[in-house]
Amino acid sequence: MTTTCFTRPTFTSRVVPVIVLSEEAQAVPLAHALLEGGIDVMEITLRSGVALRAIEAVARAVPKMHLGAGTVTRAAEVPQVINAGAKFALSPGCSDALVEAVEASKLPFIPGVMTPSEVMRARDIGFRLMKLFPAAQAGGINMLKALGAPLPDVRFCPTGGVSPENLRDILSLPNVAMAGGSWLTPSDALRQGDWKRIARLAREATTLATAV
Ligand SMILES: O=C(O)C(=O)C[C@H](O)[C@H](O)COP(=O)(O)O
Repeated sequence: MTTTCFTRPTFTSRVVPVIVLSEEAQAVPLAHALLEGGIDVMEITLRSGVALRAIEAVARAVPKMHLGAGTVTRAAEVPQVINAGAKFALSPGCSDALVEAVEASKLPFIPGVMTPSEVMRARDIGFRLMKLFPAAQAGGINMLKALGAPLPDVRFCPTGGVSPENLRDILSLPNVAMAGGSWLTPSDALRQGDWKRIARLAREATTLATAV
């Protein structure tokens, strides 16, 4: 078992907003809006140039937020997100170099998987919580059920195609720990600074998730 095995996240939300920010200034008000809606976790993806500065800003100003760095695909990004203040990292996939980097730094890590062989490889390394990505394209709920039969000791954070329409059904599956998605942080709401809308989306998702 490696130190990177992330089995029991410390956050309470079972919904993980996957966030692409275009401006660093969006980060802190967004964190407050999500908390207002009952969501205490953020996946700030490295898909924009402001991501590291946004992680730094939230780490400094909103210590209550469980801050994850998303779209971590290269080993060199691991020390960068740690220095910025991320408490864990997620990836759409899993490479030897990334595993080495997270093990060396002891950063809790949720690797991305899409096939049974990838799940088995990640489990051999010691991971028990994995991101099923892209979840809808992998087969969605049917894929999660199918993986659960032969690999019942692995839990997933499906991401890609999760929405308020399928959230309850997904979170009801015994092998789903939480689910990620971008619907909570629409780019127009971020651009307009419409934090009320984001808090409302977060509240709706929290209500759905806690009713499971
Ligand atoms: O960048 C990553 O690491 C990802 O997780 C990719 C996307 O952000 C998700 O695929 C979101 O998918 P949607 O919720 O369907 O928009």
